[in-house]
Amino acid sequence: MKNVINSFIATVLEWFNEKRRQKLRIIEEYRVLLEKAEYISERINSLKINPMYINHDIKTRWKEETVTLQRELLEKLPKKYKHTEKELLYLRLLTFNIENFDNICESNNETFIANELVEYENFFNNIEGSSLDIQQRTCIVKDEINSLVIAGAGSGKTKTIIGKVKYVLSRYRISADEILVLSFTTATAEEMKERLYKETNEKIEVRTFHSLGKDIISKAKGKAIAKTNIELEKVINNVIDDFSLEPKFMKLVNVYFLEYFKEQKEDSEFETLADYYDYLRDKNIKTFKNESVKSFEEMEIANFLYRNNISYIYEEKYKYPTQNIDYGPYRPDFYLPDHDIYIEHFGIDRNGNVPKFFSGSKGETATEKYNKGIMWKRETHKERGTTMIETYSYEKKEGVLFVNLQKSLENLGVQFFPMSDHELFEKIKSNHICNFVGFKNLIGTFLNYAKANDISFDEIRKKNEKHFNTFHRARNLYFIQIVEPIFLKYESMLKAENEIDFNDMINKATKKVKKGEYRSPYRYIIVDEYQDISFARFSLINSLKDQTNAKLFCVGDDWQSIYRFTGSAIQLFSKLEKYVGYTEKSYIETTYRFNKNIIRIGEDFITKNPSQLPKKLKPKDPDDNTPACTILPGDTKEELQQQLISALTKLPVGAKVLFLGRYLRDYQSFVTDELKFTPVKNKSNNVDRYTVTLSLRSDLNIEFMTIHKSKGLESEFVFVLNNTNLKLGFPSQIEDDPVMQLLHDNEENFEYGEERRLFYVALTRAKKHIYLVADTKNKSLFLREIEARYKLATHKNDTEYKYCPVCKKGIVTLKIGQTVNGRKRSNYYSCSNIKYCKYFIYE
Ligand SMILES: Nc1ncnc2c1ncn2[C@@H]1O[C@H](COP(=O)(O)OP(=O)(O)OP(=O)(O)O)[C@@H](O)[C@H]1O
Repeated sequence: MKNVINSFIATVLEWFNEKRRQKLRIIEEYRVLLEKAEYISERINSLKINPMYINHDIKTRWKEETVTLQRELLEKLPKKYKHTEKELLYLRLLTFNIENFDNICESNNETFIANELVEYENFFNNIEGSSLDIQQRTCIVKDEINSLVIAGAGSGKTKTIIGKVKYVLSRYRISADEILVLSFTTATAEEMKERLYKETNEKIEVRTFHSLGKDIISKAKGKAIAKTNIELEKVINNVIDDFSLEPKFMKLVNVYFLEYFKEQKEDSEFETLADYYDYLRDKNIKTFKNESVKSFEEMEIANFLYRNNISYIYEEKYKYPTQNIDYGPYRPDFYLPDHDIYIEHFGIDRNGNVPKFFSGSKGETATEKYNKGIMWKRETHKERGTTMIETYSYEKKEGVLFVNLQKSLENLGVQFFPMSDHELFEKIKSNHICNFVGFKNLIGTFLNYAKANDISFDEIRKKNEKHFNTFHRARNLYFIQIVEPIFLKYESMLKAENEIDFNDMINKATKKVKKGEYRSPYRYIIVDEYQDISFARFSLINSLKDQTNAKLFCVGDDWQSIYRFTGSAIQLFSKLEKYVGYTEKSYIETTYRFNKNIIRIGEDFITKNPSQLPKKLKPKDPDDNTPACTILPGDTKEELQQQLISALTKLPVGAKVLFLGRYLRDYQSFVTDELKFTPVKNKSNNVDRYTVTLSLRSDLNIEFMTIHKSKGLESEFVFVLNNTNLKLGFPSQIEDDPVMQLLHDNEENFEYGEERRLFYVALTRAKKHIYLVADTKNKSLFLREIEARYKLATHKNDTEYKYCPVCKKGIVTLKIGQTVNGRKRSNYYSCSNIKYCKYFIYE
């Protein structure tokens, strides 16, 4: 019994002891949390004395730690716990810090920046012999994980990068081989490397993306890799020749050219008949026999007859006269002379309706008018005993146009002798109307772009399946089926030779980094000309960045992004944080190149496109008010040459001059006995610029190149030679083939956006003055815009260039009133579109 009692007492005591131990443990754990609260609060407090840059990662981590701690403190608060005064203070501080976290970090960073600017004042006073401005300094000292410096033209991007490298080397004791600087061309990389060495005495790793990629692959493989000499263009030619006897390939090419060669819009995409005619004129629809026809459907009918060896005459005059005061001679669409048959193609749907943009007249709707025409044609043929076969637009839409036409013709005894696929294929290749060379170029551009952006054929096909337009979906599919085997062949050739091309250098390197086959040494990755970044290049940077949590510092000017056609994706600039997380944006906006008048012209011009990021460029010297721009007008080639020469002769002694072309051929019409252009070959033995000599002024230092080539350069005087409204004018009116939309991630929806940026690059190469050479007979859209905005005198009476307020298409021109019976009539303005538009107003 006694034992039982003892054992009971022991158990109870043990229970009480355990309870006490538990309570002590809870108190102990809580005190640990309180100590943590003290540490965390002190960490924040200490920033007041010793501020550091709290980057986004630190900020997020600290905030999470603090919030979690507060939650744990609440959960683990022991019953009846009596806090000391000190503990209560830290608890209050914890709450305060959570509530004010963002503000605390922000003001800490502001203090940090201000301190750094003071401490490193002398340092920044001498970067390459001159002093950095406040915006340049500020963006350098922000030690964020991801930084984007949005820069203006001539704002010293290179100098800022040099300042950044020098600063991190000195401030954070980073060693030179932990910094990577990326530049877009070998020339700019070499220049940057030299300037960095001069400034820091360190051999900084400055590379182009390709050379970096090649190096990564070589290091990962443990041996040097070879860049291929196999040229994609040659492979395309060879493969097409090899496949020339493959029935499947020939058929694909034939159908592509016969039915999908030119992109066609749906009727519903046109507002007015004028838009439709503009479009047809622009597309310049021609048949295999080089006849200009009035619609795509007519073209297809003509080509159908042609490939079936049925001879036809397009719009031959009807053999009986039908002309009267209201109507001219009747010309049916097609006449088959061997069979005395006419074919009329009617643009109506199953209900007899015409497209909505057709216009009616004299109280009739367009459909009524059109159907009346059909009735007249039917009656005319009936009365004269001639045979007319009718075809309709709806048959084309229903896919039965040619089946029906063939049936109708065969019923009338017409025999078909179709060309073989091979014969047709050979005709397509040799017929200049088909522009087979252009087609092969398109294949090259497409494959190169796809590879440069690491886009697989699976992705391309998937994107095409989602295309809303049936015609384009089918057209794209034919194109994909033609180019994929060419691509596979090219890739297998590279594999067989164990070689890589330029695109592989980047794509394969990214894979090596991602797989961990290459270890990155870099803690800072600095990218120059970041506005030209493509997805493939970006993936390479990002994979390197992920390996070592490297800091990214990108400098660029979205107003100067001009490489979209090779795959640069501006969203990687404008929406960088979507891809890398929080990004600290800074601006450098003082331009050291030109004055406020050039700033104004450039800014007004570029910001017309609302998707360009806003920034406010400032001149170094606010009082410099020298005029920015002169237009050199001429009606003829000779006048333009004289204008150019006369402007050159007025330039100061030894002036540095840049002639810029939209295309390399733009200089050709300016070659005279006095003005000579001498080609200069680059390292790859191609001519990409010309030195220019003016016999009267041999002191002038003149060069000609394309604007693309002039990127990053500057000159005292800039002459833009091509300001003409032509297909190969400026803006260039050559449109991308719609198949390229399968590769572009997002379409730019501002017309001529890329051309506008190119023009901006041209304007901003000038340090002192811009000259725009203007063919007054055919002025470009950009020229007219600048001329109108700044009221720049162009030529004779041509200064007040104004679109017609009525039709919005023609130009209002001043007409001199005639003198009739000795009395002069008043001058008046009328619209140049006088055939359609009746706008008229007295002067
Ligand atoms: N803080 C500065 N003080 C004085 N001159 C400067 C400063 N920063 C840059 N510069 C000078 O301004 C000129 C333009 O700089 P730079 O060519 O690097 O501009 P950029 O930003 O690359 O221009 P762009 O993008 O138009 O090619 C250079 O001559 C450069 O030395």
